Amino acid sequence: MIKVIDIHKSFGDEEVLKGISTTFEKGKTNIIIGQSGSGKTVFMKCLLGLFEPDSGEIIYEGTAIQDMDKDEKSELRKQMGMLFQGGALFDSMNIEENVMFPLLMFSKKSKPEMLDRVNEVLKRVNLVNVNKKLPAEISGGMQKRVAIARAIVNNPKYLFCDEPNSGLDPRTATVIDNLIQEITQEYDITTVVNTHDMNSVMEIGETIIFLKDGKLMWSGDKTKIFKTDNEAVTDFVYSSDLFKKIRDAQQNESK
Ligand SMILES: Nc1ncnc2c1ncn2[C@@H]1O[C@H](COP(=O)(O)OP(=O)(O)OP(=O)(O)O)[C@@H](O)[C@H]1O
Repeated sequence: MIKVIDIHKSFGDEEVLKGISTTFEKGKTNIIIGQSGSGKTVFMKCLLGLFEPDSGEIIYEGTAIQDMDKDEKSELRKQMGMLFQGGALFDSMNIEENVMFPLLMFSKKSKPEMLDRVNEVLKRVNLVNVNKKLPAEISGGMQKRVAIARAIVNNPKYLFCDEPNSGLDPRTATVIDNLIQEITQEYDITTVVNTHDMNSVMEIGETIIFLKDGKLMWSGDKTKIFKTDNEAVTDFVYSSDLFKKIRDAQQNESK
């Protein structure tokens, strides 16, 4: 579990995070939504310890990051899996080397043990016989699965995904969403996903927070998001033409 208490973060005169408090639960896919520029990425970077908030606390299993010493912080870093926009695989490394990279960095396993683990996670994300291929030789959806395999290879307690579906077609995006959710439940990970994709929200939105202009304006789940009368949330949800058409059709039916 990650608890966040009243986080503020400014860059120069611009206050980007204006007092965010929330809890991200274990075994759940916790989603952060909001328009472009609402502060989602900055917030995630604060969670990852890449940005230091100006004030407030981020508490991992009872210990605030700012109270951790260097060793505790590096231990925490090892427990974090990250899935960045675009997958961010190393182009010149083959799939096996990409997935093995965190093990080489952070584990004390022998080479055969590492290889076993790499094959285990590749199998988990339904990728076989791709070990020796380069990222450019497989599809975008497969690259995303490799990135997921790499993010979980070290058995993380926390998984952070920034726009995991960017650049994917809707069907492949759904496969990736479901994979993230299944892995979260199976390994009992605390997962945090940044997205502005409403399809993802519909698919995996167990707990959702909505950010606007650096403030947390609403929290709930995928069933509540379509029933809320919070104007900022409905503006966001129905900015998608498809969802607007569904709502209009439902309203016409009930007349
Ligand atoms: N390193 C930085 N230095 C200065 N300003 C920054 C920095 N990083 C982000 N910002 C500013 O913080 C604000 C929020 O940006 P952020 O990237 O968190 O938005 P976002 O909600 O993730 O948007 P998107 O969905 O487009 O990725 C923006 O105004 C941005 O210019």
